[in-house]
Amino acid sequence: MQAVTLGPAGTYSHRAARAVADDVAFRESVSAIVDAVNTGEYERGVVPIENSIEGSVTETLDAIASSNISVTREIVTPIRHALLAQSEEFSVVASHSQALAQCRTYLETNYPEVKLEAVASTARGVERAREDSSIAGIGHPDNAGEGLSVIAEDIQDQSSNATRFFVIAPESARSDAGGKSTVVVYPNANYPGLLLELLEAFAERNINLSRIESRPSGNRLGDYLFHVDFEAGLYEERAQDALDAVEEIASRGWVKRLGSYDSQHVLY
Ligand SMILES: O=C(O)C(=O)Cc1ccccc1
Repeated sequence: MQAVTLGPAGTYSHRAARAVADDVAFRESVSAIVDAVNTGEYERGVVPIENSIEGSVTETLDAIASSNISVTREIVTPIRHALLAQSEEFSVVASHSQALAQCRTYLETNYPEVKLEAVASTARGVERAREDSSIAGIGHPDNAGEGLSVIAEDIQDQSSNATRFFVIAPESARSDAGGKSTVVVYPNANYPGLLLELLEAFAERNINLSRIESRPSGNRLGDYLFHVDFEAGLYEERAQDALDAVEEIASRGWVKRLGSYDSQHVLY
């Protein structure tokens, strides 16, 4: 199976994608990956969804909420960042915004003078460092070589750093099977207790929520949609009942059932 993920080759997303596909293609933004799966150009996509230090990848949440894709698996991988450069003499660090944020304290402490530059991915930053000796990249240490050395390893601000990826697929691949599910809820309403009602729909049926994230709807200030992950499969009656209740609460808006899936931990 072919999958599309964040490129160029050597990103953390690429490493996660190898767990689902032998053949991996690349795009340089999450929205472009979601588009390429939404249109059926690729059967699978792999996108970063949240990180244990930096939190949500909001570009991914927003792209998913405005598409019709399904989620077929989650992959969790540890992230260990290395600083990669031609030599210690660099004045710019170029990397993915999440990687720069995950190493913020390290960079401020050790390189207070360097300029940080956000680029499309960690591998794009590494490529810039390979072309230009005044630039360092942050990425997986396997990206060293061909003129690039590992200047420092394990530079993330917390030693425990993990990222969760979603494997996405066209709508036709949506599954009700699996131990976890994800839905996006847009209530298009605002009254006291709305969120409490949403949470009660799950609590009353003994369904554990593993995450709830609000994102602006984009329609008006103070109007939100909610990304909800819960520990039950959509094949289960309690999950169907909970979502019936949620549909009622969101009767002025919409509910997207992205699907049920299992979790896989990938070490590398
Ligand atoms: O840029 C990458 O390598 C990505 O796959 C995004 C990312 C960045 C930092 C940590 C995890 C994923």
